[in-house]
Amino acid sequence: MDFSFEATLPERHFDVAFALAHGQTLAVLGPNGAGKSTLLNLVAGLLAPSAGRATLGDGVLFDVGAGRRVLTEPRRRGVSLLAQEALLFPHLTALENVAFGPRSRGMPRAQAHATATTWLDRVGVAELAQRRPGRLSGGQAQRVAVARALAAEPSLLLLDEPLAALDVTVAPAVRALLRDVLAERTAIVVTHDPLDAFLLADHVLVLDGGRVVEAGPTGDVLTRPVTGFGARLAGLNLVRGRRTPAGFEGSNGLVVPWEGPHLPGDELGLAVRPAAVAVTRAAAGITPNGSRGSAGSWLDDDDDAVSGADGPHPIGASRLTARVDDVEHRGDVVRVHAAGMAADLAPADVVSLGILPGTEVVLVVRPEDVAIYPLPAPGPRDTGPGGAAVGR
Ligand SMILES: Nc1ncnc2c1ncn2[C@@H]1O[C@H](COP(=O)(O)OP(=O)(O)OP(=O)(O)O)[C@@H](O)[C@H]1O
Repeated sequence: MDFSFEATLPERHFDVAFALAHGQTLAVLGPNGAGKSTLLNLVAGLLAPSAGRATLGDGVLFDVGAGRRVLTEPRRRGVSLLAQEALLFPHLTALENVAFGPRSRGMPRAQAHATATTWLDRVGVAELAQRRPGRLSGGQAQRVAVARALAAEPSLLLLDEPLAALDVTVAPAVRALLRDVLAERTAIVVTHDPLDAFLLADHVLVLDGGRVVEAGPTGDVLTRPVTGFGARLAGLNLVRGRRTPAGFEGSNGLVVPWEGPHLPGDELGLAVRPAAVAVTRAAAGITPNGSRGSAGSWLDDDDDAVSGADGPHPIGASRLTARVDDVEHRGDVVRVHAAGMAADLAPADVVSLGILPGTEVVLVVRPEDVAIYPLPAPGPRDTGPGGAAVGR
């Protein structure tokens, strides 16, 4: 069923509107305090808006405004909420937990148990039907909770960080289950994890300070973010800039040839992966050792590299001299921050280049590795000049 939502709640600085077509899954992302739980609670009926209207198919969930105050009871909304913790009734078996919803809708006991058995089977825990929650692992309990949410046959399924409380070894299997369950189902998933957004949702809504700051198909938001937060989620550098006769000129000085359709003066964004930003040393003409798989491995590729005054660089690549702000270990790469951008290098390259905070380096990006696209004017909460590097 189609879902539409608009609501304000001034005491939480919340003012959000969006729509969701039947069968779509929307991921809601945003920093702490952005309003994600407020949104879910308004939809579920645990909170009332000061003003607004939400409809699910032909049904009205709430309609509050001048002279109007329709607030449909939570259990009559056709909405199920799957929380971070499974929150099963401890004194009931898994089967009874799942049968609880159908039973409370008036379904006869035998039929409710048959329905529950079907759902437990569907989520892969049929053999645990007679266990009480105290004897279920976290992953098993969450599967039972998924079955319970679905047994209520909701028109809209709400998921609040459904994988956050699970062990990393268990989360992938439950994620796969959710992916299966959410296909064709109208759902809203609150998550901190861009991977969940990518794997579970076809649309993304990014909230910040109770407002929508990014919205669109998941692929667009994660490849062409328009806010610093969106860029961090997507693991991309976002450089704000403008259209010039030559192409793109970033506010950090990065110039990239570009033949886009816009007039000079347009606000543009440039997105590039940290792994696609290469680093050379300016003064000494030092280049990375080019070990395969490390950032900058293409820099000394004979096919597309030439030697300039500052050392080898590929033809057509854009270069920006900058001082290193910070150097940070991230697993098997070292992230170098400079000029509002991040570059991921192999540790050996960082050592051979002698990169430390304060070192002058040249950042090199190839035009084929960047996406350049129109950007709305920065909002009050967005990044300042120079764009936003991906998260630390
Ligand atoms: N019970 C409450 N009473 C009053 N204000 C609240 C309450 N809960 C949250 N808020 C405020 O509402 C705003 C939105 O909070 P909300 O919990 O919806 O954010 P969130 O995006 O879910 O954050 P998190 O990721 O930390 O769960 C915040 O300013 C928060 O301080």
